[in-house]
Amino acid sequence: MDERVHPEVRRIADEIDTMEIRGAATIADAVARALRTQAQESDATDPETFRGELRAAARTLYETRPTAVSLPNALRYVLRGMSSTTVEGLRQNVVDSADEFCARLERAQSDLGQVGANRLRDGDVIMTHCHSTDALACVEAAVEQGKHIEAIVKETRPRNQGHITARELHEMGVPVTLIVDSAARRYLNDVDHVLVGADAVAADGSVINKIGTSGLAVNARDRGTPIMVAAQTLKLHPGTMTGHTVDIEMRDTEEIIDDETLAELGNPTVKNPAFDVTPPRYVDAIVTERGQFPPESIVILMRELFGEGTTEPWVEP
Ligand SMILES: O=P(O)(O)OC[C@H]1O[C@H](OP(=O)(O)O)[C@H](O)[C@@H]1O
Repeated sequence: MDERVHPEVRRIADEIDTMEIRGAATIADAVARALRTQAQESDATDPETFRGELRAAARTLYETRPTAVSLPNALRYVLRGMSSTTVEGLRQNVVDSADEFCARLERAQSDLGQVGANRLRDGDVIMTHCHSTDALACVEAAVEQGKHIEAIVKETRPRNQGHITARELHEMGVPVTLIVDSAARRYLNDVDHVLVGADAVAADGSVINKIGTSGLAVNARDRGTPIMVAAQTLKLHPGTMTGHTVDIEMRDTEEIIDDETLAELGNPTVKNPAFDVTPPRYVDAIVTERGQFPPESIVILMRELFGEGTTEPWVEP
């Protein structure tokens, strides 16, 4: 444990690790605020010590969950603003960047919601997987435009994030039908759009999202149901432009089965990948705050936003 990391930052890292804080955009918001706290509470007396503390805090946050690229993108955004030569100046740099980041995040989600809502027609039925604030922003904007939307919500084993989606849609006044994951194909005939979020989008237009998304997309394509991915540009993975792949998080088997039941079954191997990769040919549109894109052209937006590459501000120079 790095003693330089503020206890509040450690608490946030723990909560991301255990998924009390979850969802790609919410994680990004939490890590930006954590860096702000680290900066505000620092008693470093020289700029190098201050920079070292912020790097250590960023590394602690970075090491929690590997797939949602919004996390490193948030850390980069906040830390790249550290240009001052004094501790007070650096502190202000971090506070300003974190505030700017959180405000942009909120704005991006509501702009994205307007774009996504334009794809939804009055009377449409959507099918959702997991819980995505970006995806729900599209539904909320459509409802605000006066459209009647209904939803078929997959429960999303093993953590049942579909329950959160069901509750939030209900609060928006959207009638919800909750189904087990394996019933999705059965109900695709009743659906006008599959609407999901993303944890990362790769340069080739592949969408990395909650495990089960790729099977849903293949089934939807088979039925001719359009698949819409709501992903603000914070979900674009810059490393994939230079050949890196996205690391798929493997979570604890206890999320699926307890030790006693496992023993009764003869201790089979259990695998619990949190995410899968949906190839671009199964995705109709990626909806961002900069408009909607066919997955194959998302790389053009990535080049514009990230240029030639990115830095890793949590690594010691
Ligand atoms: O950023 P927003 O759209 O809220 O969420 C994006 C994605 O984050 C979630 O992952 P987890 O539940 O944290 O593993 C889901 O996969 C969801 O689609």
